[in-house]
Amino acid sequence: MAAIVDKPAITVNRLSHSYVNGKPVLQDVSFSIPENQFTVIMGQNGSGKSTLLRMTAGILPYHFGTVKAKGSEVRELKPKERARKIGFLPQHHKPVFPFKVSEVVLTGRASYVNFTPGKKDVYEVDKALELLGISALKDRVYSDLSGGEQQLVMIARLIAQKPEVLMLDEPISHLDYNNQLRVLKMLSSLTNQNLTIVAVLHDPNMANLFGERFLFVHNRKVHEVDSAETFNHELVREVFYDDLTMFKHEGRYVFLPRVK
Ligand SMILES: Nc1ncnc2c1ncn2[C@@H]1O[C@H](COP(=O)(O)OP(=O)(O)OP(=O)(O)O)[C@@H](O)[C@H]1O
Repeated sequence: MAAIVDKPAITVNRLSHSYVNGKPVLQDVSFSIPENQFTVIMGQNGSGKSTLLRMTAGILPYHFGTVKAKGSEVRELKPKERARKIGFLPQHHKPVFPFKVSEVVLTGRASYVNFTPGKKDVYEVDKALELLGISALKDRVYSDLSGGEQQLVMIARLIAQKPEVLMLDEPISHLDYNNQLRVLKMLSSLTNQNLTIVAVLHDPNMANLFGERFLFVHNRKVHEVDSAETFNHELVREVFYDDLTMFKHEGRYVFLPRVK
C-alpha cells in the first residue's frame, strides 16, 4: 500500500514491469508523489529508477497497474495533454539534426504551438535560457556543446515546456559543482510556483539537501521515505554505503564516507 499523501500530483498503483526476455524490474509497486514538493528517486545502478520514471511520465508503456496524474490515467492522455501535465528529462539525449540551442529549447513548446511559434513561445525560451544562465549559448549548435552545456539546455527545454510535474532523470550528472547547486536550487524554488519536481539523484548529500521526500528503488520494490532521518535506515545504508557518517548541516543531514 502506498503512503497516504494529502494532495498527490501522481498516484501509482500496483505497477509492474519486465523487459522482453528480462527479469522483472518492478513488481507490484504503489506510491504517491505529493504536489508542489521535491521528490528524489534513489537506488543502485540497474535497480529500475529510469524504468520507473519513464513509466510514470508516460514515455514507457505500462501494462500492469495504473499511473494517474491529477486523476487522469497517464497512458490515456493525448501527447499534447500529457506534455502540459508532465515533462520528462531523459538521462541521455542524442541530437539527430544540428539544431541551434534556441531551436532545441523551442521544441519544448511543441504542446502549445500549432504551426509557427509566437511571441509567447520565444519569450518562454529566452526566460528559460536566462534561468539556467545559458543565454550566451542561444545561437550555438546544440551538438557542438559540451556534455554539461547540453544538459543545461535540455533542462531549459523542460522549463520552457511549463508542465505541472517535472520529471528529471539524473539532471546534474554532467554538471560542475556550481551548476549542480544552481540547478537544484532553481528546481527547489519552482515548488513554490505550483510545480512538482521528481528527480533521480545519486548523491545522498544533494538528495538530502534539496529533497523533501524520497523513493528508494530496491529489489523490484519502491520504498517511500518522507524524512531525511530515515537515511540512517538499514535499507538506505545497504543501498548506498555501509559506512557513512551522518552530520547535521543547516538542519539537514549530510554524509561523509570513511576512506580507510
Ligand atoms: N530496453 C531494455 N531492455 C532490456 N532490459 C533493460 C532495458 N532498459 C533497462 N533494462 C534493464 O532493466 C534494469 C533497470 O534499468 P534502469 O535503467 O531502469 O536502472 P536504473 O536504476 O535507472 O540504473 P542507473 O542508475 O544505472 O541509471 C537493468 O537491469 C537494465 O539492464
